[in-house]
Amino acid sequence: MAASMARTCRHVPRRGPCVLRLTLRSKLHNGLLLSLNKRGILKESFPEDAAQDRLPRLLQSGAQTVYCGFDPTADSLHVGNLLAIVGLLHFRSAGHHVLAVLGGATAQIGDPSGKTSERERLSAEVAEANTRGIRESIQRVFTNHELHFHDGSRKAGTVTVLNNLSWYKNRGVVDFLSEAGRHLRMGTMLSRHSVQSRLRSADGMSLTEFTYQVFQAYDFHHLNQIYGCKIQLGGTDQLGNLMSGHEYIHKASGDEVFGLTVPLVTSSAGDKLGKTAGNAVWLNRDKTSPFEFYQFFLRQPDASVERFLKLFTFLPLAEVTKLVHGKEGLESAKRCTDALYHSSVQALEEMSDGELQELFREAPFHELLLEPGTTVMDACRRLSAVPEGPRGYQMVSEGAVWINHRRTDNPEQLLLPKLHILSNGLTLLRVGKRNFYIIKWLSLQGLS
Ligand SMILES: N[C@@H](Cc1ccc(O)cc1)C(=O)O
Repeated sequence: MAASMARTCRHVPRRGPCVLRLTLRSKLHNGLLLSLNKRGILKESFPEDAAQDRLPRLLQSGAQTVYCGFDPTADSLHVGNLLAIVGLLHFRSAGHHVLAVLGGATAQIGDPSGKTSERERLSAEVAEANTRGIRESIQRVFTNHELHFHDGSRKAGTVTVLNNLSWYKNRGVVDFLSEAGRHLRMGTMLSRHSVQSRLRSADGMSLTEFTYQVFQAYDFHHLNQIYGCKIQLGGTDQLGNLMSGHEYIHKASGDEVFGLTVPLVTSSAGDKLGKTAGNAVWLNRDKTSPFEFYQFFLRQPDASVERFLKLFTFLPLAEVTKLVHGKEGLESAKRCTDALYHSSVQALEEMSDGELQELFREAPFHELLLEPGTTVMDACRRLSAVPEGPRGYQMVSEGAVWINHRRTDNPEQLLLPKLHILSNGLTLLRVGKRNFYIIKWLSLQGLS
């Protein structure tokens, strides 16, 4: 009977965990990575485990040099590229040096990452003209950031805009291949997602495109040698190229370098940002006027506002939250942070049903009738949180169950007010690492 009283009100799966999520709990609290992660600007790191300690340690050890490349395949960048630039700006504000590399050479090779077919060949002249357009907008964004957004409390790092044509144009092909080719293995290159997906397609892949990753890997090596650059930033489709750079440098000099990706920004409808109906939103004024650019952001649905403020502005997160959700919303966010990351029982106790549901979106919400003599085991069974029979009992005794952040390994333990049932009538039960259940207890009196 009791089990039938359990009512699952909501079960909303959360998006996949961000690879960098654990950084939040890592002992090495690196301000920059933590804040980029909280803003949603970082997606993955390579090597995967480096974000936990080696990368934060490197960033804390002194000013680093970080780079991101942009291929001039068009004469302007668009809003989709903006997040990588914003990422660079955050590094810069934190005192790190930034290299923006224009791919005057690589644009002529054509990056197959994320593309379903080979691009038309880009002549050297067009690549050069495009490079001019892109250089201008990148420089403008960096200058505007310095003038209007950098708070000045910390010395910003330097910004250098380079063109990779400068290190390829006088390089002989024999010389280049005999050096660079040796540091990359065919098996690894062939295994890249960008290569595999194209090899399976009807058109296959040209040798030119296949060699793209050699160039990007060499760029990283070159910047590592000349500028001591150890970090490369790129969109999610760049992960394979970042890994090739890591492999190259590891083989060539033994230095450890890192790759970080920024997410692909999508509208709330899931379209690539700024590409709706084929109308890209460009960063160059002659292609998209400031008015159109402004209107594009103004028209974004409410559901995207908070995400975009975090991604594209430098407002402190508390201000963004206050702007969107008011003072009460900010307080709620702080309570939720305490409850989740600081395991604060008091914060849990101060939460409303709604807040608890917001915080544990994955967790089913159950309303259960509180019967006298209910034990920990009864609660687990009524939620179907543990397997039936002796296995479930064993799981509880072995310590797999946590109630209100406290491990509860006695299955026969009676549920006690205050300890197990908070004064707001709620219980947060966790089984294993991440299976959360929220219980709202209904008392018999409450029902009558
Ligand atoms: N391949 C990158 C651009 C790039 C070019 C050269 C580099 O060294 C790095 C990145 C892209 O298409 O987005």
